[in-house]
Order: sequence, then structure tokens, then C-alpha cells
Amino acid sequence: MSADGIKVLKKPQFDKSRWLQMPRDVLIGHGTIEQLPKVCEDLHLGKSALIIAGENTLKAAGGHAKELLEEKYSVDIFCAKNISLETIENAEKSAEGFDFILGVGGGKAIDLAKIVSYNLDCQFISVPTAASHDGIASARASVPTAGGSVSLDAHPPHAIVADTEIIAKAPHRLMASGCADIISNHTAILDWELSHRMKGESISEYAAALSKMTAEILVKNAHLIYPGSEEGAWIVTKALVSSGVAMSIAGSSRPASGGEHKFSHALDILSPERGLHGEQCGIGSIMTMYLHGGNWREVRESLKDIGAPITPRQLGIDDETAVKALLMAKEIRPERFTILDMGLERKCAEKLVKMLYME
Ligand SMILES: NC(=O)C1=CN([C@@H]2O[C@H](COP(=O)(O)OP(=O)(O)OC[C@H]3O[C@@H](n4cnc5c(N)ncnc54)[C@H](OP(=O)(O)O)[C@@H]3O)[C@@H](O)[C@H]2O)C=CC1
Ligand SMILES: O=C(CO)COP(=O)(O)O
Ligand SMILES: [Zn+2]
Repeated sequence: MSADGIKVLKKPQFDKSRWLQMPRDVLIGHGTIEQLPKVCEDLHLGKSALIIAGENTLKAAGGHAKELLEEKYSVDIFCAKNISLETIENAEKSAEGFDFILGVGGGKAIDLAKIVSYNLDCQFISVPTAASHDGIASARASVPTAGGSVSLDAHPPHAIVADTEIIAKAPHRLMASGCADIISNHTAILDWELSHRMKGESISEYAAALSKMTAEILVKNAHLIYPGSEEGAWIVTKALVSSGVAMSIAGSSRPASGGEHKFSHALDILSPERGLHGEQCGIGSIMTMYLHGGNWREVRESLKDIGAPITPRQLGIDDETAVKALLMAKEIRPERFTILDMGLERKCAEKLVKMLYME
């Protein structure tokens, strides 16, 4: 495993890079967690399972998932605090000998389960406890590294069991963050199109259209997304699955990750553990929409309506750090060309951050 994280995933035995892999069973609804044993049985996954969860998500759903599965399977739990290279290694050791893996939690637990199951060549089930990220269904895994973050080819979950009762009970901040992750698809697509025109990067029209449509539908239904709303949880979870499918169609995270994501990855280095992934991407998206000459006020309004933050200070991040993150974005995944890779000047970056506070 290399220090930069590029070799976090073991090489597949044969080239799957052109395969379009999708989850087989997708359950989104009230009380679906109760169906977990049935889903696993139906998929003939084996006799033993390792649950990968975080400390909070163990309480929210991991413990109950264990109880349910124990009736038919031998089950153990790996509790993860983060998704560092060390955690990946430890999780892999813990997972040896198990037939399949469940990722129960937010984006980090699910990405960890995705990586470990891919490396050990076994299936995994995605059990989101929050609608906070669009990695629920994707065939990608994002890993933080010293240089920012890498997006790796992985495999999608064999099944998704998303219980909207659990998701609606999670802190609303998480769902608002997931909405912001989706709203930022607008600028991710603009960046992809820009790179297509300027660099000749290939683009998948299907993936781009699906990603854009997902963001549009979410914004149209914003009035149904409020704290505790199970209907809101259902709408957002479906959007997150749809966005993940767009990434699987593209074979990269391009349809859902552009300059606004590079800004967020830069913030993760400069100001770790302040904002949530989607929250940071949303704020980045307001600024990159401005640079694209689009309707940045509309992006800002959509985020505000949903209860997502629209300024760095709301996340406890000072404005100067946000300026630095904008300027640093071009160093994160330099091969991913975006509007932030076009020679953004400090003066302009300062103006962008100021603009966020304008009436
Ligand atoms: N692979 C892909 O395609 C994608 C991957 N990502 C990745 O996902 C990550 C971001 O996901 P995100 O979910 O924001 O971050 P986390 O997984 O860190 O979750 C955020 C926090 O919410 C907590 N939490 C989750 N569910 C509940 C619940 N029901 N009740 C109480 N607390 C809860 C978690 O607890 P706990 O401490 O227990 O984990 C954690 O503290 C990033 O690493 C990002 O790169 C994002 C988009 C796409
Ligand atoms: O977060 C993503 C899509 O929302 C994809 O992640 P990366 O920015 O790590 O590629
Ligand atoms: Zn994202």
C-alpha cells in the first residue's frame, strides 16, 4: 500500500474498468432494515458477515443489524473512527475469513466497506444511516491522502438497504449535507463539459444528463425536505442512489465531482473536521457557479432552503482559509480539469468568498 493512497485497492484479477456494475437489490423505505436477513439470504452471500460501522452509526443501526443477522449468520463488528490507510489495513485484517461485509453508516463507513470487500473479493451491502453523501450506490471509493483525496475504482454494493425511518431520525445537518452534495452536481457537470471542450476529455451524455436531472428533481422537491421528514429522507436517498448510478455509468466520479469537490478536499487538509463533505461542496458550488457565469444566487437559495450552510463561517472556517482552499484546488487531482484550474487569481478568490455573504 503506497503512502499516497493510490494503491489502496488491490488490482482486480481482470480488467473491470469497462464493466457497468450496478447494485442488484435496492430497498428504500420505512423499516427496511428488518429485511436485511432476507436480502442476504436471497443473495446467497454465505454464512458469516462483518459489519463496518462508526461509533454513532453502530448505535443508530449497526447494533440492530447485528441482532437481526445473528439469527442466521455468524456476525462481528469493526468499529471505524475514520478512513485512513491504517484503518483500511486494520479493517481488512478483521474482515479476513468473513463471507460478506456490511457498511452501516455515513460515507466513510460505506467507502471503507467498499474498499475492504473489493480487496478481499467478497460482496458488500450498503446500509446508509444518513442521506449525507452519494457514495451509497456508487462504484467509487474516495480516500483522503496527504495530497488531498483520490477517487478509486471499486465495486458497487450488491444490495442497498436504506431504512428511511433511521435516516429521517439522523441529525438534519446530515441530510442537508447530502442535498448539497447533489446540488453541487450542477457545477460538476459544467466543469466536465468545460474539460470536454478545452481538453478533449470524453464525456458520457447519459451520466451527465442523469446527474443534472437528479439535482433538478431534488431542488423541485425541496419543500418536502425538512427535519424529521421521512418523505424527505426517501426523496434525498433516491437522489443519492441516482447520482451514484451516474458515477457508475461514467466509470468515474466526474458527474458528481468538479471544482467544488476539489475545494472541499482542500478544506479537508487546511481545516480538517469542520464541515461535512456535502456542506463544503455546496459552498464551493456557489462560487464555481459564479465563475461559470451561471445563476449562483439560485444555487445559494436552494442550499439555504434546505438548511445547508452557505458561508465558510457557518462551518467555523475563516474566510482566509476558504480563499486558500480555492487557490489550492488546482493542486488536488490536477488531472481533473475544472474552472478552478484556469489560473484563478488571489484577488478573485477573495472576491468569491466575500460574495457568499452578499445580500
Ligand atoms: N464513494 C463515493 O462515491 C463518495 C464518497 N463520499 C465520501 O463520503 C464521506 C462523507 O460522508 P459523510 O456521511 O458526510 O461523512 P461520515 O461518514 O463521516 O458521517 C458524518 C457523521 O455523521 C454520523 N452519522 C451518520 N449517520 C448517523 C445517524 N443515523 N445518527 C447519528 N450520527 C450519524 C457519523 O457517525 P460515525 O462517527 O459513527 O461514522 C459521522 O460522525 C467523505 O469521505 C466523502 O469523500 C462522498 C460522496 C461520494
Ligand atoms: O464525492 C463525490 C461525489 O459526490 C465523489 O468523490 P470524489 O470527489 O472523491 O471523486
Ligand atoms: Zn461528493
